[in-house]
Amino acid sequence: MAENHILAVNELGKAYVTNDTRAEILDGVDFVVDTGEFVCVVGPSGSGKTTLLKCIAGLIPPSSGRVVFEGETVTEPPAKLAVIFQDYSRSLLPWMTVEKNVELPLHKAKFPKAERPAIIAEALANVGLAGKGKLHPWEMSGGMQQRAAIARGLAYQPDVLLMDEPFAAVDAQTRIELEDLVLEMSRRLKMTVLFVTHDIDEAVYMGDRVIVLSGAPAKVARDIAVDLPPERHQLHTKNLPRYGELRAEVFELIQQAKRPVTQNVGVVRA
Ligand SMILES: Nc1ncnc2c1ncn2[C@@H]1O[C@H](COP(=O)(O)OP(=O)(O)OP(=O)(O)O)[C@@H](O)[C@H]1O
Repeated sequence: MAENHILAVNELGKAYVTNDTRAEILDGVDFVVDTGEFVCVVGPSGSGKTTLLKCIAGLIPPSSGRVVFEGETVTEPPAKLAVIFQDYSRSLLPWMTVEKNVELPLHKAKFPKAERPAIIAEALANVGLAGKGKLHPWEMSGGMQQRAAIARGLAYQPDVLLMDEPFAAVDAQTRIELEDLVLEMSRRLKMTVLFVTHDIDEAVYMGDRVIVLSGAPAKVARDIAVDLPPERHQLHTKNLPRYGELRAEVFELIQQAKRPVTQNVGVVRA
């Protein structure tokens, strides 16, 4: 039952209406996330991943179905749910130091002032930015800025962290470091994470499960349990034969999702 899960997405539908044109983006998306799980969502570009995440975060209303977070139907952004977007350069305020940026949600959530410095220091230390709190975002590299955005998301101790292609804007080396940082933190802090990415390798490498979205309008094409050893390693894990099989399975599903609907129907009939 939905109440046993920290997050339940029930038959979620979303359509955008612009100039009398109705575009169905999501249609009956249905899955649950248990406490402590790391769940990745993948799908082709434009399949509705960000739309799904915005509905889950209470930033936009669904057209049908519902999202249940900690037993309550989501109608506005829940206090115990944090979102980290791809574009750190727009999510951090450039005129504020990093520690002031991290403090913002604490201020909003009315954390006592006396407790904030310790919480901010811990959040920055968690992402490898100890002692960097006095810098402004523009004095930091892209990877450091995204670490700061993650620290801000973590500082107010959300129960669920939603991440929308958080590493899409950083270079490949930084991306690998951030993947391992987020994995390590999610284990250590026992966080529940829903991680949206278009990168198949990233999804299989990081997830306990990978949810693959079908093409428009999107549904869950497959919900795959990633039966790899829980401790992930950029080289060892990716060299496992099972990793290759999972990767191929997700790749095939995404290729299928990219085909026009008529072609997909053809595939089903064949
Ligand atoms: N506010 C909006 N109004 C109208 N259409 C929108 C709006 N937001 C998104 N769309 C459309 O909905 C579809 C899905 O967009 P969305 O950003 O959710 O997909 P995505 O899978 O996250 O894409 P990408 O992988 O490229 O980031 C796209 O066709 C997009 O143009």
